[in-house]
This record gives sequence, C-alpha cells and structure tokens, in this order.
Amino acid sequence: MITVEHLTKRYGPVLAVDDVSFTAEPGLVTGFLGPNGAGKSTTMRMMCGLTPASSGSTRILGLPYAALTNPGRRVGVLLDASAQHAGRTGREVLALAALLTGVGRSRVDEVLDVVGLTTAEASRRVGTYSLGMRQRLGLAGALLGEPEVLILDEPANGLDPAGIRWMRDLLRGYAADGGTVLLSSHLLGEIEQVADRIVVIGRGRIVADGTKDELLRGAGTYVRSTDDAALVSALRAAGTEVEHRTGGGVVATADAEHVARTAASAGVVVVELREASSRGLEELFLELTAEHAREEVTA
Ligand SMILES: Nc1ncnc2c1ncn2[C@@H]1O[C@H](COP(=O)(O)OP(=O)(O)OP(=O)(O)O)[C@@H](O)[C@H]1O
Repeated sequence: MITVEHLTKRYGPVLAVDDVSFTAEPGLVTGFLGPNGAGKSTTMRMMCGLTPASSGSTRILGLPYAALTNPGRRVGVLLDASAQHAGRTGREVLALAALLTGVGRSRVDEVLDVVGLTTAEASRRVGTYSLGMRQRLGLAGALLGEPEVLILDEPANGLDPAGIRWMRDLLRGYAADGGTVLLSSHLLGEIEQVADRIVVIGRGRIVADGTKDELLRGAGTYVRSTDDAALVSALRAAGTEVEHRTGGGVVATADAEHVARTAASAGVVVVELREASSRGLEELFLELTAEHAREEVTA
C-alpha cells in the first residue's frame, strides 16, 4: 500500500508537484499517467526519499520510505534505468545489490531468468546494454528482494512490443499475488492496458483518479448524427447535459438508449453511438498534452 498526501515540490518558481494525493493498493496495478514534465518522476523520487518534499508526505506499507527497515526488501524501485554503473556487468550489479540488501546469491539467477536476460547478456558490461536491456536489469534489481511494493518510473521505455507485453504480464501477475504496483508512463495506451486504477497528473496536479472502469465509464454516451445541432437541442430539451467534442459529435450524460430515443423522436439520424468511455480519458489526456506542448513552444 502506498499513500501520498498533499505532496508538493517547488523548484524556485516552478511548482513541479502541486498538492498531490492518491493511494496505490495491494492487489492492483496503479498507473501514474501524465505527459512529459507533468511531475511523475519528481513525485516518485519524493516517495523514495531521493528528493525532499517541500511539503506533504508519503507512506509505503504504513511508513515513510526512510523509516522502513531494509527498504530494498520491502519496496522494489526502478527510477532511472540508465543510472546503473556502466562498467559493471549486469550480474555484478545484481550481486552487489543482493549483498547490500541481504538477499541470497541464488536469487540473482532467479531474477535474471524472470526478466529474460541470458547468462551471456548478464556477463556483459552494462555500458554495452540497449535501453530495453537496462530496463530489464533495472526491473530485476527491483524484484531482487521479493518486495511487496513496486515503484517503476516509465519501465516500458525502450522495450519492443513483445517486451512491453512481457512486462505487462509480469506486473499483472505480481499484483494478482497481492503486490502493490505503481508504474508511470506518458503513454495512455500503455497504462490503459495494464492498470486497474489510473491516476492522471498534469502540470503537477492530479486531474483524474479512479478505477479504469470508473474513468472509462463516467463519460456518458458519444453520439454523432447528420444534424448535431438539432440533436443537442432535443437532448437539452429532455434535460440531458451535452458537450461538443472537438472533431465532431457530442457527449451526452445519459445512457445510449435515452440518446437514441431522443434522436429518433427529434427525427435525427444517428451515425455513431457508443459509450464515451476511453475517448473521454483520451481527450482529457490529449488536452493535457496539448496544453503542455503549447507551453513548451511559448517558453
Ligand atoms: N531538479 C530540478 N530542478 C528544477 N526543475 C526540475 C527539477 N526536476 C524536475 N524539474 C521540473 O519539474 C517538472 C516536473 O518534472 P518531472 O521530471 O517530475 O516530470 P515527469 O512527469 O516525470 O516528466 P518526464 O516523463 O519528462 O520525466 C518539470 O517542469 C521539470 O522541468
């Protein structure tokens, strides 16, 4: 279990993380989704005591990270896969971590096997690794102490599609066994496929938080017709809230049958009708990304 409460980080004039609160529960994969620069890494670094918070707090398994006894055995962390010592072999990196955390040497071979690094690859210096191999090694390091909690910052970066699928299965299995998994990504599709719960961050603030079903369902019904203006009037006259979608169509806060019946009685031809579902989340995410992109351009 991870509990984040009112976590805030200020870098001079930049409010990198702004009053962030959420939880990640055992048995679930929690996706931490946000565009580049949204504050994901800073939040995760604060959780693990690597960056001091300006205010607020985090508890992992009931305690601040620094107060955990032998945290390497309780929390598996992968924050920056490229930060591993380039001159050591993959096996040496893990053997050293095993020594420091009091994990038996045999576990090194086990985790190498779990992450799919061969004996030959594990004997190569990390400096020669591809980003995908570094991610696998970083994940092996996170799993080494058989922790109850995993905190992974963009673990799928650099993995090929088969690697992404493999990681997804691994994390789902880990959560199914009762583990707590928090993983970040700037890619909606990646998070949507693996997470049970999604926390969306934009410009340092939490903008959506719920189970995947809640976030996907809550959006109402998306409808496109040959005469959206007439449809909107009819829906509003029936007391239904309606919002226009960029790119055409509208989203009504009503179920599909109500929308279809209203359209039929208004004589409007419906050409598309479905749960607003993932489009709602996608639009929210695109808005965040576009907002951020505009800032980058004007900065
Ligand atoms: N050490 C630092 N000093 C000053 N500003 C920082 C520092 N670290 C992060 N920031 C700023 O804080 C904001 C959040 O950055 P952060 O790296 O947490 O975002 P992110 O969501 O992890 O994005 P990315 O996926 O690009 O890493 C950004 O505006 C970033 O420039």
